[in-house]
Amino acid sequence: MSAVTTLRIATRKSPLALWQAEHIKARLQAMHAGLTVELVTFSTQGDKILDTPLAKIGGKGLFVKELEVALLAGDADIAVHSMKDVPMEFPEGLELGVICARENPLDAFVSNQYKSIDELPQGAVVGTSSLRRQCQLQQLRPDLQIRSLRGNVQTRLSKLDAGEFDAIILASAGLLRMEMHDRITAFIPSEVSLPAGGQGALGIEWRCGDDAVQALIKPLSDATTTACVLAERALNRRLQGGCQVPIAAYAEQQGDELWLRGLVGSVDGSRMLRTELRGSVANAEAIGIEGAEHLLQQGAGEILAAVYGHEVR
Ligand SMILES: NCc1[nH]cc(CCC(=O)O)c1CC(=O)O
Repeated sequence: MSAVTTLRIATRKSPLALWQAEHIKARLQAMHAGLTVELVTFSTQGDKILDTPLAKIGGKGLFVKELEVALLAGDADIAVHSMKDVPMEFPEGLELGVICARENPLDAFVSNQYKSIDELPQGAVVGTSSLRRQCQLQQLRPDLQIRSLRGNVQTRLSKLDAGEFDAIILASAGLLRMEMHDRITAFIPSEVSLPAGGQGALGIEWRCGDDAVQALIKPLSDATTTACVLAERALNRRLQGGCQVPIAAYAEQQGDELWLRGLVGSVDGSRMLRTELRGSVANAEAIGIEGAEHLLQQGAGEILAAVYGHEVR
């Protein structure tokens, strides 16, 4: 194991992705005197295809594939990801090394005119391309018109400011990280919009067996966030879903217990299946799988088959 003097981080070029990579770079350099950290930037499919809802282009890992190719080729040493966008399966030779402490996991209501979802007038136009956000919003307010909203956070905000929408929904974490606290009109409680698995958490991917790199990164791991996100991802994995399908999964640690809530909804909000369970933090993944089984017993397979175009067994 040779000492690493320069570490290269593969990252997307969006301002949020760059902020996240810079954040990890700063933390690593503060921890390891003499370490140089460089960013290597890439455009991914998810950044290039902007005119189609993500559920339609489907493909797992739209935002990570090019980064993984670079890791495997040795053109970079680690990739920093929003855990929400990280697929369940990793290519041979790569693994998710650590999950870092979570930022605020809630969705944010952003509007220049209205203070909350409740204040939106009948038939107001709300921008989001997330089926998870759409189904929860439509269940609460069937009158709202949901319109597709893609692009990076800045692009989405400028579409709101241009008057294309009465309000938009974004992840609070992205706005908080980029110091746009003032754009958050209201945090949407988890009872109203249950977050996506992994929302608000950063994860770091690396080459299996690269011990020198792992030794540098391991101290960034956060035990509570790791347990919560493992439970959320286990639920998603059992349902074969990620952040591009109408599935939510959110876990909180309370003492030695994990409290996991999950839901699967039809896109129009007419059906909403929910589960809620508690268990030992040590059994995080088992809790997630059990939550998924509860949802399947209630008929989640049927709802998801309509979205995926194939059956979920
Ligand atoms: N799907 C894009 C994406 N991936 C991660 C975040 C936000 C940051 C996070 O969840 O860590 C966003 C933007 C959004 O949903 O508004």
